[in-house]
Order: sequence, then C-alpha cells, then structure tokens
Amino acid sequence: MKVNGIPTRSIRSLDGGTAVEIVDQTSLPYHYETRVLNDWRDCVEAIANMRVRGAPLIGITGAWGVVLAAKEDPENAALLAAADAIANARPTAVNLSWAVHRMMGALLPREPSLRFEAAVKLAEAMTQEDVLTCRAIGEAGAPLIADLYQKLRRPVNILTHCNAGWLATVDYGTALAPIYAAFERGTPLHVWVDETRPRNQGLLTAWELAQHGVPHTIIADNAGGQLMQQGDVDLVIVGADRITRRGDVANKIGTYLKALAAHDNDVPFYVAAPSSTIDWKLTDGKRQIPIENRASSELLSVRGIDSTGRIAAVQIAPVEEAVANPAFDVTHNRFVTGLITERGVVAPTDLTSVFSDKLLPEGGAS
Ligand SMILES: CSC[C@H]1O[C@H](OP(=O)(O)O)[C@H](O)[C@@H]1O
Repeated sequence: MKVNGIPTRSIRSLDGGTAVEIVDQTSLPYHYETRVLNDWRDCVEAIANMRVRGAPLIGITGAWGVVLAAKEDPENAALLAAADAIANARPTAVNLSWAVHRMMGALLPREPSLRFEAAVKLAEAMTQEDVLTCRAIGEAGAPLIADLYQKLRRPVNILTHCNAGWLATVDYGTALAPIYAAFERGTPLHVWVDETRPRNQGLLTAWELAQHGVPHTIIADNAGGQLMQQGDVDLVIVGADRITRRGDVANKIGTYLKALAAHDNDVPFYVAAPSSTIDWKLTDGKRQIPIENRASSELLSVRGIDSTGRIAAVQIAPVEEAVANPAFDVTHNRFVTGLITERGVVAPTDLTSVFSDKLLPEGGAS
C-alpha cells in the first residue's frame, strides 16, 4: 500500500537478501527516513534502539538478522551465536524469539553451504505471512467498528495506546488494521491516540493516521479514563507483545490502566495480535512474561519536540470538536482506600458519621 507517496511497508529485503531496508522510526514523526542494514549486528542495534519496533516487526527483523548471519558465516558456532544475540535484543515481544527459533529450526538441519539460500526463502515467506495475517486482523476487526456505527449512528470513537499500526508490523498493523479497514469501507470513526510516554509511540500512530486521513486526536496518557467516563470512548483496541495461553496480554506500559478504566466504564477492550504473539508455554502473564526495563534517560526527555518546542505530529481535525486536554477527572469512592482528615483516617463511607456534628438538619454541611 502507498499513502501520500509513502509505502506503508516498514521492512524489505534488498539484493537477494544480502541487505535489509527498514524505516528508521527514531526519525519519525519528523522525517521519513529509511536505513539499510548490512550485517546481523545492525539488526540487533535497530531492534534494541527501537529503530524498528512492534512485536511482529521485531520478529521479522530478527528473521532477516538470521539471514544476514547466514550470509556472513553459516557454520553452526557463528550462526548460533548470532541467533542468540538477535533473540535477546529485547525481551518482551515473543515474536522475536519465535522468529529466530523458526529460522534456526529450518537452517540447522541443512548443510551450511545451503543455509543462506534457505534462510532468504523462509524470511521472505515469514514477511509475506505477516502482511497477510495483519490484513486478516483488519478484516476480522472492521465489523466490530461497523456494528458500533450501525448502533450509534455517529462516528465511532476508538481509543488506542502506543503504536500498533503498519509501523509495528510489515504492513497494515494490528490494532490499527481494523481501523484502516473500517475507514476505507467508509465507516465514520475517530481515534483517540494516547501519546504513550516515555517514547511517545502515539506520535507514530498520529503520523500514520494523518497520512491516511483518519480523524484522530492526540491525548495525554492520563486522559483516557476521563474520556471513557464521559462516554467519549466506544471501543478500545490495542496491540500486544506477548499473550499467554489463557489470554493474559503484555503490551506497552499503560495498557493495563486503560483496561481498568474500560472495565469500569463498560467500554469494550480488544487486543489485536497475530498468533505469533501467543506464547503457548506460558499461562500466568503477570508471573511469567519478562517485562523489559529500558533506560531511565527515556523518561528525562520528551521525544518529538520540534524546533518550536512543539510535539511534532500532524493531526487531522477530529470529526467533531473534541475535548482533548481535560485538566481534572473523577475517581469513584470504591477506588479510595481512605481519607486522611483532622479526625484521622476515615473510610469514604464513614464521612457522614465521623462529621455528623457538621451536618445541618437539612443535611447541608456547616
Ligand atoms: C503490533 S505490536 C505493537 C506493540 O509493540 C509496542 O511496543 P514497542 O513500541 O516498545 O515495540 C507496543 O507494545 C505495541 O502495542
């Protein structure tokens, strides 16, 4: 697919698999820049430094890293060492280890001299598989949005977190795939885009949506709950980095909080992901999924600041004027453990008894 002259393709092989071209996402949303990876070590660096990111794309980049390793030295010792370094470039997205394991499972039984050719073939197949899988995710999810539109008879407001668009996969995306599919079929919709501190992948989502002309509004990560409470979110769709066999989902930090808010406001909360994101060995996500801890320096700067100090992300005017910067929100008492007052710590429901002397006969406070 091409949008605004830009191919919606985040990775492709060059020269028969002897090099790989990626979109360097650390340059977005300022500049659209591609980068050529000639060596498996470039793939490790690109994954670790998030030039490529998003579970499916990390996996496919890892697969091409194995191709480049087989090109350099197909002998077992070198290939296994490279595969190990690639698989450990980032810990949470299971797609990376899945892709490297799948590649090595196909290569090791072969003669070293035949490994590069076999690697290219399999990596190309996996790359195309990802495209088709993500397109299928879009097809599967689009009716959810269309059905909501039929019920609401107004643009469907969808909240998403981080970036799970075509930049996070080879093409189409996962969480954004149903949104693109519904939008292209003419379903009126609008997307609330969590900026997603600290790496602000929401700016990537806003950039993608702007290229496609999809109405959207960038919001602070903390605004989602308020928007849900005021009925401005009809659906949440997020991506995933690892899903356990019982459906526990690891996704970008902040996803859990959105799920809590969605649950509390009866907002449907969907996770879009290919089966390559499912880790069938795991059951209990909280206990078993490795959570990546990144450099604290990421918190100390705000990416995406242009020369004017503005967060540089193109934004298509929302379908209708939408409050996008609420300054306060309301927390129901069931989430308040206690209130610290001059008469000690008081359970919210005990306030009227502890301060009964303050209450006037008509129930007003003195
Ligand atoms: C389609 S998977 C996208 C998934 O990956 C992102 O993490 P990161 O940007 O750190 O690679 C985020 O969790 C997205 O939901």
